[in-house]
This record gives sequence, structure tokens and C-alpha cells, in this order.
Amino acid sequence: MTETPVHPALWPAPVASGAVDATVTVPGSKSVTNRALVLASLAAEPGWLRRPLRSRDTLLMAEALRALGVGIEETVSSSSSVAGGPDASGEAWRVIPAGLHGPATIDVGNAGTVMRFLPPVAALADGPIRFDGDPRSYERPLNGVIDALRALGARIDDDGRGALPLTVHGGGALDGGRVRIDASSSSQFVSALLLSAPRFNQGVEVRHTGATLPSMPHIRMTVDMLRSVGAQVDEPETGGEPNVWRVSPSALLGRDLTVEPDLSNAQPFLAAALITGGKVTIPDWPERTTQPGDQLRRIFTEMGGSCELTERGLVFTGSGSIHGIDVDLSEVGELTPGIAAVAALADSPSTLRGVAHLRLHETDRLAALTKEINELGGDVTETADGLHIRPRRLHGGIFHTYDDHRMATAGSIIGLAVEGVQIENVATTAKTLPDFPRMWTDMLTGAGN
Ligand SMILES: O=C(O)C1=C[C@@H](OP(=O)(O)O)[C@@H](O)[C@H](O)C1
Ligand SMILES: C=C(OP(=O)(O)O)C(=O)O
Repeated sequence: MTETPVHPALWPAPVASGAVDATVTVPGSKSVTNRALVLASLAAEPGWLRRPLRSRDTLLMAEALRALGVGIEETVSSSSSVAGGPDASGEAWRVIPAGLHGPATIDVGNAGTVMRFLPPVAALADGPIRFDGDPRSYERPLNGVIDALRALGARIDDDGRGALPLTVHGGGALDGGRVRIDASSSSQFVSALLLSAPRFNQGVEVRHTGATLPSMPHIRMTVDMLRSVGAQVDEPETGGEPNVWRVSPSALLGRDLTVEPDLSNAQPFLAAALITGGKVTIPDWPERTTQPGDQLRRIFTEMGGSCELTERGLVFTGSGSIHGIDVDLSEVGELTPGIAAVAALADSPSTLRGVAHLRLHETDRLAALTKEINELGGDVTETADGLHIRPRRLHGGIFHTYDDHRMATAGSIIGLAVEGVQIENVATTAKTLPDFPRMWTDMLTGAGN
């Protein structure tokens, strides 16, 4: 038998020696934190974010808003130093809105939320705001936001590809009004326009014209969070016209918001319970949420586990069997890498559908998952809108991540059951879960229980 060579940039994914039994406290939601930062920055009064996610994507968002003039103070507060109940202890960010000004340069990294949500904010600022980011950010679609903002009155210089880099020449205000966009490549186009719309002179009416619209729970999250700061929103799910969202112009309240745990980042830990026939508890799992990760309760139950929402949080238990699944993931695309990893270890084939837009995520996730699982001996094929996964006996090897946090966690899931899997650049998990390697080893050793 040949040994897999060890390389310093490679993280040997730990193998589970038995059934895991752990309680894992998952940091705050990326999607909630970044929406809350934008809404608090556009509000008419200061607000608080408690238990925000501190990761590359959210720090880039905070830094960008600061560059436009917003005050964001990071504090480790105790309940006695700030107003607000028992949840007030721990990390809290105070957001102090201010006049938005350029010139400024914004680094979006490879954060979809930053590259899509901030150009509309920049259009409300005065002065030139330049947007730049990682090489991959130049390839991710932004045309829906650029074209819509132009139609609503903004001046933007770009190179005509409908992508970064670009400069928004903010005029201090934006007319707003009606706009048609095709958001089939990213729901974030819709969310981006809605989040800033209360501050547009006429608000906005966004009409989606494409054939499909991914990640509906994330659009629901946008609508819910807008309403919670006092915005008036008409939308399809509460009696409005299909594919049309309207936001009226209004002042926004500064709120005191406690961020829910990131349920999509809970995925690898739940997967560990499923794969090892163990048990994982995630404290503070919300009873009601718009986060797509809540659908893991249904999906991972169909794949062989069972779960119970208790006072201690979500208790997820594996049965020792892992079943394949035939599932449309269009609503929950960001869960695909973790589901594919579990499916590669199942007792029957899987078909994952409805996720063609994943080709435009952090990397082409359909190609990356196919290549990396197959290099470990798997049998995965790409379809027009997803993956067919036929489980095979897998072997060790290098699992490349393509700077994609969810590829790193997917490889780690496989590594639980397969000796010798090495994750290339596990540090890329810093995009949304900087502490992942420690959390993963703690889960396996039972630390933190
Ligand atoms: O609005 C959001 O917070 C997100 C929307 C989704 O984007 P797409 O609709 O581009 O998939 C999701 O995949 C991403 O991780 C976060
Ligand atoms: C698609 C994702 O991120 P982004 O916000 O950069 O689009 C993701 O986190 O899976």
C-alpha cells in the first residue's frame, strides 16, 4: 500500500473512530449578519447586532460600510453595559448610521453578499465608490444589479461584462422606481435592490423576468428583515403579484437584533452524526427561521437520520444507515456540497437537481464536486442542473477546495469515513467559519460537551 504524501498546505481530515456525540455551538448566520449590517447602516438611528458572525465575508461588509462613513464599533459586551436582556452578553456590534460619502474603495473579496448588496448603497452615497475583489469575483454575475441600478438612475463605469471591477458614481440619492431583472443566476440581485430601496426616492418595484429563481428562502429573509426594521414590502408570498416585489420609501428603525446561528454552517456537524451513526446537538436552533439550512432537518432525515427540536437545541441522530436521495435543491443551493459529500457515502444513488446556478458560486461547484469525489474513487456525473452520485468505495487523496469554504467542509465530511483524505487549503473556511478545523476536532474528541 502506498502512503499519501503529507504537505504543509494540506490538512489531514480526521477519521471518526466511532459514533460522534457532541454539542456544537455554531456562530452567527452570514446572510443575516450582512443584511443586518446594510439595514442598520441605512437606518435613521443607531442599532445593535448581537452575536454577529465574525468571518471574512462579514468583516469585508463591515469594512466597506465604514469606508462609506458608517460607524461600526465592535464590542464584547456584558448585559450590564448595554441595554437588552440576557442575550446582551457576548460579542455585539453597534452600528451608527451617517451620511454616505466617497471617494472610497471597497474590497468585496469573493462575498456574493458584499458584491451584490453594496452597489445600491453606493448609489445613495456621494462621490465615486470603486468595487474590486478576488479574481473569482470578476467572474461572478453582477449584471442584474448593474443594469437595474442604471435603469433606476445610477451612473456606473464598468468594462461592459456585467461584472466587477466597477465604479459607482454616487449622486447622494437615487430616483428608484420600476425595474425588470433576470435573477435566474442569483437571488442576491433581488435582495440587493430591495435592501436599499426604502432609501430610494420612489422606493422600488422589482419584476423578475427569468424562467427560474434560486434561493427563495434568502429572498424571504430579505423581506422579513426589511419588515422588522419598519419597511413596507409587497411580495408574491403574501398576496402580491408573482415575481414582483415592491418596497415603499420610508425611514428605517435602528433595531437590537440577535443573529441566529448559521444553519448552513451547522451542516457538516449534522452530517457527522448521520455518517457515524452518532448524535450532534446544535444549541439555539431557531423554531422559526427563513434560513435555508432549516431544510436540513427534512433532507438529512430522508437520508437516514432523525431529529428533534428540544430546549437544548436541535438534536440530530444518525441511524448508522445513509440513504441516497432524489431532491430539488434550487431553494437551498448552498447546501449542495455537503449533501453531495453525504450522498457519496450512501447505500444507494442520489440525484441532486435545480442547481445549475452553482456553476457561478465561489467556484463551479458542480465541476469541483464531480472532479474531487471522482479522484477519491467516486462515480459522480454532472447533469444540466445538478449531479448524479453513485456511491463507490472511496480511497484517500488530496481534496482540492478551489478557495471554496463549502468544498473544504464537504471534503472533511468524506474524510470522516475515508482514511487519508487531505484537504488542500482548509483555511478557506474563514469565508464564513474561521474556526472550522478546531470545531471539527473538538466535535470528534467530545470537547465542549
Ligand atoms: O442572499 C444570501 O445571503 C445568499 C443567497 C444565495 O445566493 P444565490 O441565490 O446566488 O445562490 C446563497 O447561495 C448564498 O450563500 C447567500
Ligand atoms: C454561495 C455562497 O456565498 P456567496 O454569499 O458568496 O454567494 C455560499 O456561502 O455558499
